Amino acid sequence: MNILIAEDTPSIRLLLAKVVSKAGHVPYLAENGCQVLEFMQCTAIDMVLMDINMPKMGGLETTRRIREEYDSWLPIIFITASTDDDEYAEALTIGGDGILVKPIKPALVSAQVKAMERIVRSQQELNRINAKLEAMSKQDVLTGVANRNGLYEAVQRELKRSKRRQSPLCLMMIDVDYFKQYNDTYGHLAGDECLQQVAQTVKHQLKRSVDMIARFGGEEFVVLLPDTNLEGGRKIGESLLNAIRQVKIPHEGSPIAEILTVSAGLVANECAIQDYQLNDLLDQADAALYKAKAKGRNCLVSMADKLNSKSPTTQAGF
Ligand SMILES: Nc1nc2c(ncn2[C@@H]2O[C@H](COP(=O)(O)OP(=O)(O)OP(=O)(O)O)[C@@H](O)[C@H]2O)c(=O)[nH]1
Repeated sequence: MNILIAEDTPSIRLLLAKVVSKAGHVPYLAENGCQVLEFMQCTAIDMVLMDINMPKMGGLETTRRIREEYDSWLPIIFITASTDDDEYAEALTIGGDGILVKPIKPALVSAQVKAMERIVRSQQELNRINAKLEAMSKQDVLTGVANRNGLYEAVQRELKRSKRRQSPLCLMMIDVDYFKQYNDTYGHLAGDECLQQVAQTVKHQLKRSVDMIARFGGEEFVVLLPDTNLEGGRKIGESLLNAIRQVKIPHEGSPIAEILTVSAGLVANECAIQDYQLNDLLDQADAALYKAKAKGRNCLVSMADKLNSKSPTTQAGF
């Protein structure tokens, strides 16, 4: 662990650094609270051993600021020469997690650090599990690409960025053609594999790290293309449809081709960076997809963004 030692008396500072090093941790040294706050901005600190009385900024004020500025828990152990119970109580109330009383007893410091390390480790494990759960909550189990949650989060983020930078984004809805017949012909498990192949094919075609594919539900996928206008989106969309055709997944049950094909509906917010919302994009992409299906499938239809007003869905047309 990285342990920050804040103590204005050089001999005590060095003694604490020795104890921390001997326990297998890395000591960082500060002489007052201002230095502690500076350190915290540029170094990942796992624990703080801090004198209550220091020049410039004492331990209590420093702790108050740390608790105010940082969301995640950081163990702070106070060091004090005081024998006043009220001071101990105040230090713990303000946000301290332990108190060591001077004169420093190395064995006690070492034991206190060890005890706190157990909590730090379990906290780190909890954070790791939480991050994993969070990632899982945004991932589609079958295909491994983002799910609807992940998509919504990304679209909201990219819509804000689009507005800030005045740069358009595209959203494309892709739907497998005659997928019911695919399942009926080859079985549901083969259908699942087919969806995995479609998702991975699209994923590998997307070049920029900000581009994303999500499974919207069933046999429907959504592709998000930030910093892309309608013309660019159309090119990418056509290349995706082509890439899926190139995989040549047999589809005997399809009335339009011997291989698996998809249809796509494309929308961009290029003229309407103002108030375009997630649902406006989804509704318009869905309407464009519906047109593509009606046109005979295995094609892409884009909806030109004619939005100049606040009700995009009703104003737009093909
Ligand atoms: N194997 C498999 N099938 C799914 C999954 N989710 C949805 N489906 C099937 O996908 C089929 C979609 O059928 P429809 O909505 O009629 O669409 P379609 O047959 O593709 O016809 P068009 O979209 O009009 O070309 C249904 O039979 C669903 O059961 C899935 O996770 N795995």
